[in-house]
Amino acid sequence: MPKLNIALLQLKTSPIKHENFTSARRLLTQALTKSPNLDLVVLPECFNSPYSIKLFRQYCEPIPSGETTHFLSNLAKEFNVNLIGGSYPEKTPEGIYNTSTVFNQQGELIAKHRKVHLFDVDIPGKITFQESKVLQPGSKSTVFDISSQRSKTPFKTTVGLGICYDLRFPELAHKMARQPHSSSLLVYPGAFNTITGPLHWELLARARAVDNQCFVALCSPARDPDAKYLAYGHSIIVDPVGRVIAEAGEGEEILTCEIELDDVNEFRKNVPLNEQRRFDVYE
Ligand SMILES: NC(=O)CCC(=O)C(=O)O
Repeated sequence: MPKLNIALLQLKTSPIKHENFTSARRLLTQALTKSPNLDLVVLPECFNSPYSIKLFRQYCEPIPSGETTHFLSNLAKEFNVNLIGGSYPEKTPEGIYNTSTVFNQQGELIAKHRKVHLFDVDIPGKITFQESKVLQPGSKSTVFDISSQRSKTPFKTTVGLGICYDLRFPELAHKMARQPHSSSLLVYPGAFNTITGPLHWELLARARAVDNQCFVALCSPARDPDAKYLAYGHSIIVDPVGRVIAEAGEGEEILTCEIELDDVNEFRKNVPLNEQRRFDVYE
């Protein structure tokens, strides 16, 4: 039975970029001590800086030549793990993107996702955030294959990748999880907040899992009570039936879990939604 061992590193971000690198390394070391067979490690959205519209310009870097991409590539290689490097602001000639990079066990950059849906909301008296003031939206869905030689049960599987607000859009998840990609796991580095987090974080993770009959993993930064943007925390992993199988609290934490990849095929076979869809009616 192929099993994927995943760790979500719910780290507390600092305004000092190098302190975030140190935290990522420290948490990854601890995660591997706790779970030596780790196949896939995930960092949160905006892991190398505070999540703030005012700061994206200050922290942005080119990918792959910037220091954060170098750091992540070396980390994946040194620890011999597949690594989803949360996200960080990417500097390009046409503007700044909120971008996630993915590295294999050799430290090679194997995928890159630019946040497609920008977090532009205005809930009066509660939260106003306008990513589009500074960021450009990505225009592609992202899936990639990972395999692991570390695992006791070697596997190859397809993973879909979104960033935070992307989670609210079922169409993107459908594209990644249905044929021809058929991802068995959807991963979203994400920084929901203390207003929308309690309302929708778990609900959306479970909804995307049930809709697509796959695992869903959301990795948040830890909550820093002194920060302007209060991250919700509660990194979470949901199975293809929609059950929460692991959930963190609010503080810095490592969430590990063993995912039975065959559960995806089994549930898709038992409840064959993919064969029963009526696109002739929906279109
Ligand atoms: N960083 C984000 O995209 C936040 C999304 C969020 O909080 C939401 O409610 O959606």
